[in-house]
Amino acid sequence: MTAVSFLKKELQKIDSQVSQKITTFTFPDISLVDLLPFAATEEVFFFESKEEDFSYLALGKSKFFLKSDVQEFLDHNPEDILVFQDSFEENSATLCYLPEWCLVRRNGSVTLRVHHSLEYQSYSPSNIIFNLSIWESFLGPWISYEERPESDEWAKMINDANRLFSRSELEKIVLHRKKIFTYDSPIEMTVLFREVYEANKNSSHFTVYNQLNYMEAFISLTPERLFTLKGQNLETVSLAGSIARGTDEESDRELEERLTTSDKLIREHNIVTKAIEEKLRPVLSELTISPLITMKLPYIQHRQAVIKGVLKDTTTVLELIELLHPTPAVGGIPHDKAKVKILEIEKEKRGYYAGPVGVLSQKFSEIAVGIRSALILGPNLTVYGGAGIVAGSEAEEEWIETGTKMQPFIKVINKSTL
Ligand SMILES: C=C(O[C@@H]1C=C(C(=O)O)C=C[C@H]1O)C(=O)O
Repeated sequence: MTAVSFLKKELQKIDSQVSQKITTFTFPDISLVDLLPFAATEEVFFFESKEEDFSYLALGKSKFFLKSDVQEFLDHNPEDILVFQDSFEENSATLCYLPEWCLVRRNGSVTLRVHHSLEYQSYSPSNIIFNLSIWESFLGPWISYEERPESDEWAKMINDANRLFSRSELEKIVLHRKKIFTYDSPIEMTVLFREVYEANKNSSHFTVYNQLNYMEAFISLTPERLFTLKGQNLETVSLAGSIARGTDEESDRELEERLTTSDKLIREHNIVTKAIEEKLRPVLSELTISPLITMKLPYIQHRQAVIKGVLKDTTTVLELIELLHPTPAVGGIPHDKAKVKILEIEKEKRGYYAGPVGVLSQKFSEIAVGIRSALILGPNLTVYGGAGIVAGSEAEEEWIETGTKMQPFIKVINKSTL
């Protein structure tokens, strides 16, 4: 039996019981991502953490939160999990809400929690989860494609950055570029997402699908976490410095050797570790930093260190997001100057690319960094790739690296039909 038909049968049994304000049901194990194409609400948020064996599917919105009201809600509602997403530019598109229908998969069992709101009041669980008017899913080949910036403009951007380094205005800046694909009709968003998900099962530590409305969705298959907070135990990573994977074991090991010994890559990574350590030291006790770990993804390898500690209880989870984001893994150093220069050089706001995204609750919060990401807007699909630039970075090398970082999406797009 598929997850969908199983859940449908179970939900039909309990439909009549859904009358209280909050209702909780537990089911045996099912894959939440299999339910996505059947979601009948306009807003859909999916978050999966391989670090924690945790997946979360939120349908509809029950209540919106201002940042200032989040902590009080979490303090008083230990069972609820809020959706959180912010743009790279803080506070310009903060999204924080309690979903109406919330499925959580943890340790092999799935729990559904329902908070009724006016919008979906008359829906029964089997109606909200199963949109039965599903048609044959199809995405044709794209009809046009644009590089933004083109490679010569990218070279100028890297030049601009190098000028800032030589004047000692900046030590590091992360710059990104985009590929924009246009289709002849609006993209079937959950179909595209599931293809990308299936094709990249081993490529991400966190997977995000945020359908903001019927025309717009953000997808991220990110290896980078801003933090995981379990009780007061905090874990984060310093992730920076990248190199390709080899075509065989020997070449892969040679590349890893370069990743661990290159002065430029060591510098790029150390800047991030030091900045995170400086930010966290005042709010953590028992801070530890692991030795260097190579993070090997199927398409790229990175330098990584794991940073742990115990958060003092004077800091709230939202203060932690504000404190850490953006780390110089996606921003730069000095922090404030880099933020200004990023917008000056990139010319457009980043929006959700490289912004914090995840879930918040009293006992467990996990926020990822929205890189290795794409945005669907009607018939347009924008894929993002960024790279840390330091003195000595070369435009062509960084062009190739940013292209490699888009691979998880490009390999699916180039299959032409879904
Ligand atoms: C900015 C991105 O990735 C970040 C930059 C890296 C680098 O410069 O080596 C490595 C990992 C990420 O922290 C991206 O993928 O868009």
